[in-house]
Amino acid sequence: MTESTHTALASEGEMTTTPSRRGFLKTAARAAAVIGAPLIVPASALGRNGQTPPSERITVGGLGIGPRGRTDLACFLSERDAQFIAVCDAQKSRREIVKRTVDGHYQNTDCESLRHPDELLHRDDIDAVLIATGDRWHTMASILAARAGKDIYCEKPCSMTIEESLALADTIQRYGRIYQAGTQRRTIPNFKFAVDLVHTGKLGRLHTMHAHTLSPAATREWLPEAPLPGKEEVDWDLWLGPAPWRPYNPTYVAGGWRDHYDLHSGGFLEWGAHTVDLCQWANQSEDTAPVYYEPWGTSVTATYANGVKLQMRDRDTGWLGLGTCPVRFEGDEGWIETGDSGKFAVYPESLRSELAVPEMAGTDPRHHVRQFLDSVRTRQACSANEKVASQSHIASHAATIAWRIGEDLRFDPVKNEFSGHEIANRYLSRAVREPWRI
Ligand SMILES: NC(=O)C1=CN([C@@H]2O[C@H](COP(=O)(O)OP(=O)(O)OC[C@H]3O[C@@H](n4cnc5c(N)ncnc54)[C@H](OP(=O)(O)O)[C@@H]3O)[C@@H](O)[C@H]2O)C=CC1
Ligand SMILES: O=C1CO[C@H](CO)[C@@H](O)[C@@H]1O
Repeated sequence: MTESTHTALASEGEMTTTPSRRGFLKTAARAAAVIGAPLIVPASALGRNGQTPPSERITVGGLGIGPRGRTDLACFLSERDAQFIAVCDAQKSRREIVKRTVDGHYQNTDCESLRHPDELLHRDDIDAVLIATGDRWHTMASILAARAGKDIYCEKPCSMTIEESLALADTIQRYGRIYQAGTQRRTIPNFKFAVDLVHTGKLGRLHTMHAHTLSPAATREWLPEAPLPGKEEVDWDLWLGPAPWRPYNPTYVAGGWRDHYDLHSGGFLEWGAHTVDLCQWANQSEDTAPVYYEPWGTSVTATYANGVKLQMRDRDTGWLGLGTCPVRFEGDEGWIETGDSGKFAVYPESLRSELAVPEMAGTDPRHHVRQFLDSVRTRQACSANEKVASQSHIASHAATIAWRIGEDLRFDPVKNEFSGHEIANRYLSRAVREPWRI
């Protein structure tokens, strides 16, 4: 329910306290009867014609909806028990695109367009938020949303540091929120199937896993200062958010923030958020992280306490060309490799008879979004919940730090720090710019 609706009803003397959104239709009908106005409630509003009545829909607001966010948004719009009602973005052009899309979809003008996250999070008629900003904002926005009582679907990578990963999981749990990381390969059939093969013992004892990661460098040169647009056009200070301040350049806000250290969590997180996460799942080590990290080239070999190796491997290291974000699991009786092409390579070939899914390409997050909405209703944790996402991000961050320092490092996954390495431990966190705090 919007502020204006609330005020209008309150002024009729109908309410002294804020009603629940689910009670809105009933109250509105009574209000109409009092003032003698006809109230025509369409069949869709009452849940007929296979529609979910508005009072039962999960209301969603979007925060930072750019190209990726619009892919996620399309999934939310296609779910009839969700209603997208507001968009918040530091860039006016993006707010306008989203409002046009959403209003066009619902055939109304209701999608509210906002600049500051506080305005979105203060709306108590919003149940859940979709966060699809660039990396620098993911943890901060998730924490603010959790504190405001919202459930959260947040794009990957979920954090910029190990400290942020821990704070994220801690806050989501403390506030009892539902959280789904945008690591949709967890709900895409070919990846699930590969993990299943490991879990059902079809590959024998798992000993080595491979996760495709990108180069962790993030050393792109900073761009020259350009004239700052008006705050309504691009709120640069807000766009930077918790990241260190620097002069504006329009390339950053058009997606060119990637590979700039302060704004990007780096190539191990870029794909590792998906691929390392799948390995953590396959190894049934979702509640921990590898204990030893050995950098080589732009790759890292990590070892778990159970002895299983995780190779975080860059391109040109022998991948079979099965599409982006491939993973490979090797046991003492067989192996499987799969990627975004949906295709599998397996050994022995007889394991193909186990293939329960068609070899279909795609990275569509629709199952992932559906699972999130179901979890919002049931309050059962999502598959990419805050705990598993936090741990897989810790693994990728620890690997990034080992690569950056260029030394083999031992990590304590209970204390969440490197053992006996002061310099490595300085990379556990980054400074957060005022007024933002985690
Ligand atoms: N779950 C998933 O599978 C995915 C998750 N994400 C995550 O979503 C978040 C938001 O991503 P996204 O909406 O893409 O980000 P942005 O809103 O910053 O927009 C990206 C835009 O920037 C352009 N761009 C990309 N790289 C550069 C560059 N180096 N220089 C200049 N322009 C560039 C892209 O153009 P062009 O398309 O032409 O390259 C695209 O139009 C990110 O944190 C990302 O990690 C993103 C994609 C998939
Ligand atoms: O998350 C991601 C994985 O998929 C894409 C590649 O196919 C990446 O660009 C993206 O950032």
